[in-house]
Amino acid sequence: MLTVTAPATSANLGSGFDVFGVAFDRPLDVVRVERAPETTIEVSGVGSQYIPTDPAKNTAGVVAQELGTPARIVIDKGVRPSSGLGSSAASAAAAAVALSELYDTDHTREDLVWVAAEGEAAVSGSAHADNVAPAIMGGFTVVREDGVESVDAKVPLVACLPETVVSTREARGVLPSTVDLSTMTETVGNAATLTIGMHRNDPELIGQGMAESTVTPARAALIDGYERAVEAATAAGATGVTVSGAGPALLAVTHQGDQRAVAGAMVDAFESIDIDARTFSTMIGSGATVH
Ligand SMILES: Nc1ncnc2c1ncn2[C@@H]1O[C@H](COP(=O)(O)OP(=O)(O)OP(=O)(O)O)[C@@H](O)[C@H]1O
Ligand SMILES: N[C@@H](CCO)C(=O)O
Repeated sequence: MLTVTAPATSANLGSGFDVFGVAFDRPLDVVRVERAPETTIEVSGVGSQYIPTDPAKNTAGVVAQELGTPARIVIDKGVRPSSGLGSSAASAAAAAVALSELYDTDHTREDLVWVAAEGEAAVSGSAHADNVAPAIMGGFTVVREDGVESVDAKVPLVACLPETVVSTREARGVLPSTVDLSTMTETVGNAATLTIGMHRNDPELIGQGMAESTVTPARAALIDGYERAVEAATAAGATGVTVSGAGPALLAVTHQGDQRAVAGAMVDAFESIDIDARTFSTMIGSGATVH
């Protein structure tokens, strides 16, 4: 079978709601495909009991339908679902690259971003591409309605995943529908600062540019221990901390050498209120890889 891996990703980075994303080095989903008369899905791995095998409800199955490439699809989940680490996107991204390769379609990686986004739409109710873009293209990505830009940034990150579940659908439901002009100005300034930081591989600018005051507080309220974990990570040297995607994971940016201290501080903060948490220390990584 043809094997493709796609990484966990973190969307939004605070100021880039539905626009910014970064690829991690790990964890990864492993997707194997072979041609078949009709699409079937098998799922194992982390949280697989919560993942539908009906192709119409699984992001990888929706991708097969969109591409017109029926296949036996075998998914080994490394990215926990409903985590804020792009679990549904990792499967969609790996499936898109695998099926395009299997059927030798002439899609570019950018084309496949929009195909994989249809998989996301099927499970979250909106076709945002900010997780599938880095999962396919790697690096730091910027998604607009008519294109995707990517920068091969190298910056240390720590993701902290508390043992709670927040679905993207639920986390989109708590968002305000409008922002005022001064908030918009502040957000644009922060997003631009973050983008310059990615070009310079500068954790200070990226951390400052992650600040955001509309989406982040609304989602933070769904995550017990959020403020405590942010304070602890900042005291341990994080240059910025925000909600990863729709949560409940948190994303911290650090200087080289500070990841271990920041990871430990966040785990301790959650454990102090009896919530288990695990961390992933990673650099911004590559996109989907054919093996
Ligand atoms: N292949 C798949 N992998 C993971 N989840 C899937 C898959 N196909 C369908 N789903 C469904 O998608 C939902 C998880 O997606 P959701 O967007 O809530 O989480 P996430 O992808 O981890 O988070 P985020 O997008 O915030 O980073 C679950 O209801 C799950 O059953
Ligand atoms: N941009 C999306 C990412 C989660 O899938 C959101 O924040 O809802």
